[in-house]
Amino acid sequence: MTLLQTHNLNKHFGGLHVTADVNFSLERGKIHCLIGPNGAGKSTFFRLLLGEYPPSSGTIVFDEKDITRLKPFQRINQGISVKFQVPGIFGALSTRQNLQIALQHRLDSRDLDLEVERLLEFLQLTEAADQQAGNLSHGMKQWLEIGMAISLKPKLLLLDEPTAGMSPDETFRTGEIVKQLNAQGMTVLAVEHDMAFVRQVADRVSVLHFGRIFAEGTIDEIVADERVAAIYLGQSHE
Ligand SMILES: Nc1ncnc2c1ncn2[C@@H]1O[C@H](COP(=O)(O)OP(=O)(O)OP(=O)(O)O)[C@@H](O)[C@H]1O
Repeated sequence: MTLLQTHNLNKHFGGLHVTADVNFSLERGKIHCLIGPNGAGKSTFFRLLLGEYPPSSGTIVFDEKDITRLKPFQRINQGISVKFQVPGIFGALSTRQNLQIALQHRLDSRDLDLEVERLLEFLQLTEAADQQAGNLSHGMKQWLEIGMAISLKPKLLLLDEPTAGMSPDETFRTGEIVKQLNAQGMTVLAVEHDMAFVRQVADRVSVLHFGRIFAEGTIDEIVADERVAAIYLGQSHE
């Protein structure tokens, strides 16, 4: 069943056609990765989904509702959450306090304490619970940010290059976190350049090129597609 669908979605910036007739479909319960060369329009597509940009034309349907005209906070209320590349954590507060702030919108004190401890363990951050978040390693900051993004129990988690700047070990650990969230029922859409991560997690992959969906399939189908290889020529991705 489809959770998110765009119909002929377009975004122009002056004469520049950055999102071009995108008909994208995301199945409920799946992990879907969006890849494409630099400047392909991946970030713009994300911003359209989040309501940060109004589309020039076309519609976005989420969970059977037309959300095209909803504001970002209204989309969050519908069950969409996002983790951006630049962490939005509070660096002066501890890891635990960051999670408390994120969770206090949904839970009251006893449930909140239990959920904070559960999340710390899930993210393997228990030992860093009382450390200042600003002093955490790059990977730990990203995992804390994922913890904050899932605090509202979204139906759809959007991840913008979740492994950027990570070591291979951190990347693998991030993939495991994403797979565990998915096993708990969360649908995930990730923009990602790291093909090891894409191979580790993705049920389905879409390739954007010049704002259009250029190819779609499993990771094996995408890697075997000579047209996809051609648009990446000169860039090392696997
Ligand atoms: N607000 C804007 N105004 C004008 N042009 C924009 C704007 N945002 C993006 N663009 C242009 O749209 C194109 C696609 O940009 P976008 O950031 O969506 O690509 P991307 O696939 O996310 O790239 P990257 O992988 O490098 O992050 C680029 O040519 C960019 O310069």
